[in-house]
Order: sequence, then structure tokens, then C-alpha cells
Amino acid sequence: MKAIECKSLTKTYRRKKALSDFTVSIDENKIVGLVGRNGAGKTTFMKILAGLLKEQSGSVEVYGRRPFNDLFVSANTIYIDDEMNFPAPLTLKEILEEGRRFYHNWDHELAGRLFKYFGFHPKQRHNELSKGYESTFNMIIGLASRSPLTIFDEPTTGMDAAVRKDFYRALLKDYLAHPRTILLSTHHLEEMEDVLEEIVLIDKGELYWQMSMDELKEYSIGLAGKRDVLEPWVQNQEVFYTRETGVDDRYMVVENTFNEYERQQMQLAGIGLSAVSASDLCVYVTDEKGRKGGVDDVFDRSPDR
Ligand SMILES: Nc1ncnc2c1ncn2[C@@H]1O[C@H](COP(=O)(O)OP(=O)(O)OP(=O)(O)O)[C@@H](O)[C@H]1O
Repeated sequence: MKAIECKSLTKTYRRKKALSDFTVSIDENKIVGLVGRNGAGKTTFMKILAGLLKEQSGSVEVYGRRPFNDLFVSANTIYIDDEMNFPAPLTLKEILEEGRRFYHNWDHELAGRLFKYFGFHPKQRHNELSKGYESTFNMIIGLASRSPLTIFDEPTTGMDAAVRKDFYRALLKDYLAHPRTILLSTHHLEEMEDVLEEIVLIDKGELYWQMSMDELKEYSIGLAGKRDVLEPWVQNQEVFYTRETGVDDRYMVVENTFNEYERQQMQLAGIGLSAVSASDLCVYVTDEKGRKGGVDDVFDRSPDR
């Protein structure tokens, strides 16, 4: 069954189009990464799914229902971001008690164990927490809720590297024991490649691609060598990225349609072959056209140009 089904979804804020003709469908019980550059439309999409924002046009369904103002969707969905607010008088322990009352799949024992592991104090208040601890506490709520649709919007904001690692491990362990649909936006794809099953890449409000993590890892290949040696091999390939690495040397990332024999021939010709991480590929394909030199361009230009 599909957990999420969107067709030609569009959302505009005043004059700014955040989502444009966005069509995607996500199966139940998958752990899916939502990636894209800043301002791509990830938060907008996730808030529409959680029923917090209303779409402009197109259709959106969560478990077959339009999410906006829908009680069934809100009872079966949790949206976690770094702007979560709780009533100021409540202690952390009381917030967890509220979670138990509200979410029908809530695992209070798991919440308690994670709470203790990360060193929270029952009498602390949410607004007294540092950024990283706030995200960690919110993550506990997201995991313990066991909501059939769990949405994490940049859940690791402020977490240090060790806590992020713990989060990925906890997420995976709990998901394997209790499969559900988890949609997660991240700017740390390189750290999450082993946790995610599928990637939805958004570029400027449009779906760029939706692929399994395994497909994405095989989708491209890095080639390094002399420009004229590379040329015949890449002329019919889709080129995602090119970087000069010497006067005549290039590193290129291209579509990986080569067979074993071709790969051997390239190596014999002196071309170095390497795997390209899913996160690098996502950055390359959503790079602005004409900005291939990256931020170096800013420094390379003389003031009168
Ligand atoms: N409340 C708002 N009013 C006006 N424009 C908005 C509003 N919220 C988002 N936008 C615009 O909509 C576009 C998509 O924003 P969104 O927050 O969905 O992107 P995002 O992919 O989550 O970005 P980031 O990775 O930076 O968090 C951006 O251009 C943003 O400036």
C-alpha cells in the first residue's frame, strides 16, 4: 500500500513557488531520505504531508486521505523539526507523559530508556535545553511515538557527531523492529547512506528523481585521467560533474552504463575509476548551471569584471 501519493502538487507563498507540479509516491514501511539544496521545498512538502500546510493545487494523499485538517492523518503522523514548542510549564517528563496520552503506538519504555541514555533530567524544561539536546529530545519523541508516518525535518540540527551516530543507529534498530514509513530530510546524506532505503531528490520545488539507495550508488561513476583519453568514453554519457585536476587532467562524474569489458579498457588506457557517493551525486546534479566553478568563482573574479 502507498503511504504517500502526490500528483502535480503545487504550493506558492505569495509570489514564490515552493513546490511545482510535484508528483511522487512512497510505499508504506520504507525509510526514505528527502534531499535537496537549501530552499528546494523539503519542509514545505513535509508540512503538507503532516497537514500543517494546505496545498494550492494538485492532489496529496496520506493513507488515502487529504492531510489538511484531517484527524485520521494527524493521529497517525508525527512531524518533528527544530521549531517544536511545548507549553513552558511542562517538564521533560511531563512532555513524555503527554506523548503517551496522544500517540496510540507510543512506547513509553523506549522513551524512558533513551531519555536516560542521553542524560536528560526529568525536571528539565524544553526551553532550557541547548540546540543539540533539544534535537535529541525531539528525536526521542519521534521514535517513541512509533507513528505510522514519522516525519523528521532535519532532525540532527545542532547534534554533535557522536549523538548523530547514536541517532542513526537508534532509528535503524527501532525501524527494523517496528517497520513504519519514515520520511527524513537531511543535509548529512553521506552519514545516512546505510540507513536509508530510498531517496527523493527535490530541485527547486520539482522532483528531480526518486531512486532506491542501491540504484543511486550504482547510477554514476567517477573517471579521472587525461582529457583527450577521457573524451571518447564520455561523449555519449550524461555528464554530471567535471573538475580540472591539472593542466590536462580531469575528474568527471558520468552516468554509469559501462560494462565490465569497457571498464577494463578504460583502466588499461590509464583512466582511474571510482565510486561516487550518493550525497556527492545529489549535490552535483542540483548544482546551479553556470556555477560549476563553485564559490571559487567569487574569489577568482577581478573587481572590474
Ligand atoms: N512562510 C514562507 N513565506 C514565504 N516563502 C517561504 C515560506 N516558507 C518557505 N518559503 C520559500 O519556499 C521555498 C522552499 O522553502 P522550504 O523551507 O520548503 O525549503 P527547504 O528545502 O526545506 O530548505 P532548507 O534546506 O533550507 O531548510 C524557499 O524559496 C523559501 O524561501
